[in-house]
Amino acid sequence: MHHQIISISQCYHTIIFTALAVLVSAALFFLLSRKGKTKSKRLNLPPGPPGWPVVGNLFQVALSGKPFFQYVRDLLPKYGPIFTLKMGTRTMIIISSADLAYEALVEKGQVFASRPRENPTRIIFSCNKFTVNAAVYGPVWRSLRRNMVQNMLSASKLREFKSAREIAMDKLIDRLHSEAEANGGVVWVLKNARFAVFCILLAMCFGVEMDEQMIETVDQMMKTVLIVLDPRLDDYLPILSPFFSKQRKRVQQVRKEQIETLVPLIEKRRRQKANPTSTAASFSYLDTLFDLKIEGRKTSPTNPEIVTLCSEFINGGTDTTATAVEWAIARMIENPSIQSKLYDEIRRTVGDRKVEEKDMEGMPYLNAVVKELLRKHPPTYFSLTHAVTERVRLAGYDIPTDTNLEFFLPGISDDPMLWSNPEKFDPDRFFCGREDADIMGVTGVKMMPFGVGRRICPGLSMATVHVNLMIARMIQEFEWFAYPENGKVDFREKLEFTVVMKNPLRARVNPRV
Ligand code: HEM
Repeated sequence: MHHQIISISQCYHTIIFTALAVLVSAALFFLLSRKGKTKSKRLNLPPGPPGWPVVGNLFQVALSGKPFFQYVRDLLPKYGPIFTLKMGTRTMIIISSADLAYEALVEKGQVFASRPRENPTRIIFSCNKFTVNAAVYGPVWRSLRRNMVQNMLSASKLREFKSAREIAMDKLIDRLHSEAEANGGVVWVLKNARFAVFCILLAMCFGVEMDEQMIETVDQMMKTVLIVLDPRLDDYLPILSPFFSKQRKRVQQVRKEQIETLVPLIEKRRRQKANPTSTAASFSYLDTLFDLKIEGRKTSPTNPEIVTLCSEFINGGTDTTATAVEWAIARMIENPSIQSKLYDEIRRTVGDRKVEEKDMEGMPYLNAVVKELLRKHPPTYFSLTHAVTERVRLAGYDIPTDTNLEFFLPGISDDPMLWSNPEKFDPDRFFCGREDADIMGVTGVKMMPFGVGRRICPGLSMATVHVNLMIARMIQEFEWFAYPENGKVDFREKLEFTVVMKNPLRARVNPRV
């Protein structure tokens, strides 16, 4: 689900589409320019870089060779906290200041709480927007979100899944030990963190402990889905869709595979529930979906819809959380003094026993490290795309419906007007109380790694527990060093489904005794 806006800068596209761009522009310019003119006369859109006829800024973005977040970052000094990019037939408005985010998502929250039109691939995978993240603001969204929050993510429900977390944490530490032993003390960070959180979410979703083979199968399938969900050029220029029939077939094929992988799990659980004498596993997200009542609809979700909802649950929390842990370990390696301060707090709090989630509240330094982590490295650089329910004004500009609204998160959490030395990773800013931020954005916005307002990430509390727990266990069990020895950590970013480290982090670990 967490979302890459555009990644169509692959070289092979370059030549073909430059040529196509010129042709298409010329052909359509005369057809559409009149219509465009009358429309934009009425609207006072935010400023933005001048684009080409019809295709707008699409090819400038695609041919820039930069990841989308970098393209946006480079435009900020020139165009300020709200600007427009025309991406073919889609209009995108990028918002990057705390004040405007607060005004839109909190003060005018109801109007800004919707989602835009989806591209055809996303329509297929979201079962026509039948997910919490893709549903427009309305009764379906309310039903699905309420179900997910009340039955899975509320504080009391979260406690019920403690043992799934413990099992996954122990497994994580075991895997790190054996990987280190087999590789001269060196481990991959992202891969292991990802596996751990994936295990937790699978157990919560399906209510069963799966063997490694099954976990691997589901994981591979999820990755394939994320790849075909990458936006394509024809999503922005539907007129080009005849050139993408192969890709569309592939989409159908992958959707079929997704259904074929997950429906047997769903059916197995359905049978277990129908036959209470069998040893039914613990409560799961799946159980909440079988008879789910949706406002305004008579039928409960179909199997393909359940596949979609389960995938959302698992995808929403996997890469985001694992990414946070990778950046955290990178920062611990870069700053041995922060690492040892954290280790000292763990020792002081739990002595020789294993650190557990009940300890987290009494560990203010850990909490400060995690908050600073989410400020400096929000796992996604854009919140999910918003849309308004009716035309409104923001910062003196018109925001039409059917416009993609993108909130650029580092624009807020790196703002030198809001933070002292924003480029510095410094947990003490929170620990010593010099600075603070309401991460929910209720009293104001200074950072919003989970979004704010009605669409705020419903997994916020669970994600925070997962990140805290993983970091605490990993620092308690090992001391972390750079690899290669004495090397500097490379903090360059790369856009995957989240913003990960360009060179996936490898680290040398010393088990603590
Ligand atoms: C560190 C981990 C995570 C981060 C940084 C994160 C971040 C976000 C962000 C930025 C949004 C968009 C908010 C908006 O549209 O304004 C979002 C939405 C969402 N997240 Fe997360 N998330 C994380 C973990 C999770 C987890 C663990 C789950 C659930 C299992 C989850 C499920 C969702 C869902 C369902 C939405 C859509 C909400 C809606 O549209 O109403 N996320 N998340």
